[in-house]
Amino acid sequence: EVDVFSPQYGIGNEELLPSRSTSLNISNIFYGIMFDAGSTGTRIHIYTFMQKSSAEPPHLDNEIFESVKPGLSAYVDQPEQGAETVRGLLDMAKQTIPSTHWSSTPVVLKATAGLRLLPEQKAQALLSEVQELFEESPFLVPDECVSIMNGTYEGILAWVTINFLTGQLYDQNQRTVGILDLGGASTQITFLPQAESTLKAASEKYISPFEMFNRSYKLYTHSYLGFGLKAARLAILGALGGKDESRMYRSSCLPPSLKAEWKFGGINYKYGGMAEEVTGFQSCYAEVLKVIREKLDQPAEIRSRTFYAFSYYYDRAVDTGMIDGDQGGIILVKDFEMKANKVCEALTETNTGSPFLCMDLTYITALLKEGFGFYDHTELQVRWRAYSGTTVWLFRSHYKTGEGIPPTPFSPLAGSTHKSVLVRGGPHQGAEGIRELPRCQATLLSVG
Ligand SMILES: Nc1ccn([C@@H]2O[C@H](COP(=O)(O)OP(=O)(O)O)[C@@H](O)[C@H]2O)c(=O)n1
Ligand SMILES: [Ca+2]
Repeated sequence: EVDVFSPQYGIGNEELLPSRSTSLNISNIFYGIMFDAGSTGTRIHIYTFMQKSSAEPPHLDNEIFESVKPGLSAYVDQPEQGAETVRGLLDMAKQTIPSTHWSSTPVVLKATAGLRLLPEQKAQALLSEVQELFEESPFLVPDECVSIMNGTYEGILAWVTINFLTGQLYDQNQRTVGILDLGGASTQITFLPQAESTLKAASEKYISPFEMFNRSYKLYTHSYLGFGLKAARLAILGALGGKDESRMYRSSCLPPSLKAEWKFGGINYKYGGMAEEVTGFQSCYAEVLKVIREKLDQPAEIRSRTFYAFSYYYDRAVDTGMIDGDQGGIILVKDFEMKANKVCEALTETNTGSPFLCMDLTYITALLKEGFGFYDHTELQVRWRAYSGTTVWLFRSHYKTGEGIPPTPFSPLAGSTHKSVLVRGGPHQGAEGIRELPRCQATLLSVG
């Protein structure tokens, strides 16, 4: 597997993040620590914000990123050990942030689908350990800031981020784009419906009304738990939820001679291929369809809208040379199918070193076509190395007005190519960032 987190996501990537200015009063600098506890890894983002004058909103000055694998959910029965992985990352924050600022630096951890899939008690045990660790640390731990983020919120945040990055949020003629995020354990589709019929046809659960920067939005966002790439592998193998570690799970999407083990969510799975005659794209696609068919919503409008696809869509497209890792590119749904076909048909001859590649590409193809209902010729923008480091900060009232920050609701990084944004809303502003935020005071959320 390609480790997407290194080295390009290394510490203090100066080029990506030109550090600005030096001769500033230290009181104009503040920090924030955010953990993204994903199903495949835990990541820390350490932010430095700078406010040049009280007349200006703060700017993001620097970001430090690091990650560890596996994710917290791998420590389902060893919550202390899980928290230890977080400690390692938190120590990095201590080395980076001056001790004078520790007690005013909020630390937040938001978990996604890996923890959503665990029995509630086990997920809570992991979060409690992390909460304890944070409380023992010198940093500020706002209430309810160590928690599982729900899938709806995850989808909204990704949408806000991408549309900020593509300039749509502050464009007069707003033409927002939809997003497709394929994580390890869940997948999200989010877009802003233009057709009234889309809103009418959709179940209310998937329509999220909110206000942001004095505009009202009604997003369609649907998160599918268990439909992330890694969870889908288990579903395809018929092993999802299976606890029998001695059983051998087989699939026509795997090399016939393969016999291997794979650990996910703390469980060890044995898996392997089938006879050569039944290996290949046709039979693999049929297998994959069983886990997808009639399981997903198909809003008709998506076929005429632009979507940005990232995370594993991006990773697999780069792995197979469909797009350039730096530039990204446009991929047609049928390109994924052609690539899947090619990789799966070669399963019996070559050992690609990546036994799941055929299954992954076939799953992506089926998810797009049969799951969401995209056309073969639908174009997807697969631009970013996911959008690591792209973070939306939603400040509630932590940095209160009256403490030198003016009521400017929105502060993109003027003149910077950096892909982050600080969104703040003071308590006196009726409509801060996004309504119905979890009651975590300085809500700082990465949507990666
Ligand atoms: N900062 C981040 C975080 C995750 N990712 C991508 O997210 C995918 C893994 O998803 P995940 O571990 O967050 O799983 P979920 O909990 O979102 O289902 C991989 O494709 C990573 O490359 C990223 O590109 N940048
Ligand atoms: Ca994720």
